[in-house]
Amino acid sequence: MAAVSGVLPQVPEPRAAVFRTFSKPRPAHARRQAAATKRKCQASSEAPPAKRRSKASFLPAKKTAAKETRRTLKGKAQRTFSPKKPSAGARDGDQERKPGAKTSSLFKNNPEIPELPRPVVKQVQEKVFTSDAFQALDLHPHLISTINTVLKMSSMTSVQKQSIPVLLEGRDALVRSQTGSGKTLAYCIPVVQSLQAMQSKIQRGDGPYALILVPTRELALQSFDTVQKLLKPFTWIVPGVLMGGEKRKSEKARLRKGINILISTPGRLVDHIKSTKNIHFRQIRWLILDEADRILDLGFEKDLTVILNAVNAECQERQNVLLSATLTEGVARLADISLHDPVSISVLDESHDVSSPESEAFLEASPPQATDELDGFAIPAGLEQHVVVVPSKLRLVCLAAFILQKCKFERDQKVIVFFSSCELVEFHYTLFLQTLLSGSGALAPEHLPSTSTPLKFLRLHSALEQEERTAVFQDFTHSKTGILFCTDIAARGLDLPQVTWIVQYNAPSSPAEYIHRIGRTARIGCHGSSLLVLAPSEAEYVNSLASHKINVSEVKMEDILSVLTKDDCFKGRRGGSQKSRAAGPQEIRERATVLQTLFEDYVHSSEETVSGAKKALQSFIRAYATYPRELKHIFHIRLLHLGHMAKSFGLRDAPKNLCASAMKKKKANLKRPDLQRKKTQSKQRLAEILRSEYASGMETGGTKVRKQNTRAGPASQPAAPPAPRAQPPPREQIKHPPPSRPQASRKVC
Ligand SMILES: Nc1ncnc2c1ncn2[C@@H]1O[C@H](COP(=O)(O)OP(=O)(O)OP(=O)(O)O)[C@@H](O)[C@H]1O
Repeated sequence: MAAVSGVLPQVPEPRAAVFRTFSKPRPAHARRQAAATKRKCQASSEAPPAKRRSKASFLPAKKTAAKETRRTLKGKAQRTFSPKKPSAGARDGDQERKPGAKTSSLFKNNPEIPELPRPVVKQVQEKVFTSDAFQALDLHPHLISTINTVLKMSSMTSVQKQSIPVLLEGRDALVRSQTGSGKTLAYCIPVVQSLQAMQSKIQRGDGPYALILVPTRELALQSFDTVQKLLKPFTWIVPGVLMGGEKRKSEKARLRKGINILISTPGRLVDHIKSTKNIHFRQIRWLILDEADRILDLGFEKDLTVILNAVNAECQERQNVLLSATLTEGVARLADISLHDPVSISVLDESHDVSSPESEAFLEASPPQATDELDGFAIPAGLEQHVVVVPSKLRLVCLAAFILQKCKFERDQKVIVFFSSCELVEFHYTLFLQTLLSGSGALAPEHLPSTSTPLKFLRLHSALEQEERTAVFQDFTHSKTGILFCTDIAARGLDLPQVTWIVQYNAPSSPAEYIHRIGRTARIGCHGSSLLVLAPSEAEYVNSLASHKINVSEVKMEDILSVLTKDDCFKGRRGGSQKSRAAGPQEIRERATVLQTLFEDYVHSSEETVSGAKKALQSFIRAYATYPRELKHIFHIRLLHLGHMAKSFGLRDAPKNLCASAMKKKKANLKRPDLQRKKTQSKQRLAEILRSEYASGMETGGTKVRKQNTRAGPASQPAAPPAPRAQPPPREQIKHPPPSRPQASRKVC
């Protein structure tokens, strides 16, 4: 199980003080800038002569492009890292140039956009709803009426139909079903039903009976909200959430009063275990790990070890439930060693039994028994996935054009854009706010896009104050429209209603993360779309996705950029508009250049903004260096063209020494065996804890383990864990089902 944490290298989200990096330009400055931009709008076109205007001219001439591709993609790619020889007035220290500087060509010297592979992919899909009502379950009538009237739900989803009876029987379970299929209620309903039915009525002061661990604070709040609603008729059971951000003192006070269903992020719970005297786990009946694979991925192993130690020390008999939309090898192994005679619930299994021919048409032929990541993950049926290949220089304008198209020229669009770090979120958020948003003060209103629908930008990442995080989460949840820039903290579990588009501006580092990110749309049978932005050198990623049964269809960058012709704010020097003449590739190029100029002018408007852009670029490079080994042939920093990347941060030149410092840092880490050792040790500790959870006190079983499992270490050292990636000991050696639990045969595991 510990191996999972190695699969997804973490992009650190340092709490850099990036938020103050961009200050609003003063009005006088803004006026000067506006005037400069006006000049540029009239004079910055890099249009080739009219004769050369053709569709093909939209992209660079093939010869140049091929040369460039060779230079950046082949062996000598390393050279692309060295910053460009500074031209006069364009040295590193000279980055802050006056607005009005000419924007270098966006459309020349780009690598050729390769033909995208078109692998034949048969996606895995699940049936979301069943026709069975909650009344069919043996639940307290008040619980059923709460589900019907408060939650306004009548029929069960497939995962609920399969999981609730199993959990009510008292079994451990590993639950996998697609994103947005109702897993939260699949565990919350049995927890509430079982606790309200306890013979000796639960007292608040008893402390936690159920412990629900989730990876992020927003998810903790969301799950708490669901539990709270379900508990309406059972007022004597008290739910509570611990999630950091709140004052520890007030959390302590709430713990002291008593919380019966405790929802927490691992880190905060560990905090309390270590520092709060009043926390105990004597009554624990349920341990739920929602987004179980993520809890391990995020480097929570250490925290989980502390939590399991604390819980095991006070209580051995409980139900354990692991849930995730992505059953990775790691989670399956965790299930193997931590669950007690578990039932493996996969909605896909049931889908195979569905007799309706139309639903069968969607189904994957092979059963989902294998548990490694090469298996396909289910994708919601209403989700359309797209990919666009964009040369690095054009990334920024392409993202802006996409956002304008969706949120300005279409109605009721809610878009989430994923980035790989806090700095990237903060940089793009501030940049777009200052340049695209009316009244931001960055430009005089006459030079801003005439918004037909007001743009609303929000951002969410781990370096924000909790108050702001919660406010943003609530705001986006209740908004009908808006653009949320975020890191992967929003990728898991969040149920944000009516999200129409997911944009992955930086490709995710694993297919599982891809699935969770796109899973923020098309939830519970709804429709939604996603767009993955790739560089030409990353086109191969489409095949990588296909090997996990993920199918993406291509959209052309030109089609995205063409929206700029709808907005006269981006008119080029000849001032054409869609009214006066048809928008051709040339006009699109001109307008894209005007937009890029707007960005560059803002970035170069002060030292502070230049430095913010450089930091963001550096953060991008750092994140890029952390793709896992199996994706390194696609995402390798050697394949990046620094000068072109700089452009996508509004920088006119490649800053010096950026890559060198990023590489140095990486090398330094590689040279530190103590870091590697620490990582291995924490993985081993977790394996040990999970095993001892069931091995301790089981004389016969325990002896059997020691005899049969030589890998587990000599009999005199029962606690010694195998190496993290080693196979877990055979289940019967570590399992000791309590007599009260039914011994029905396992479904799949
Ligand atoms: N039986 C049901 N009928 C109608 N809506 C439901 C039902 N069960 C859950 N939902 C709704 O479906 C949405 C998704 O549920 P939930 O967040 O539990 O999905 P999930 O499977 O946990 O997703 P993820 O894998 O992304 O965490 C929520 O808005 C929830 O209220």
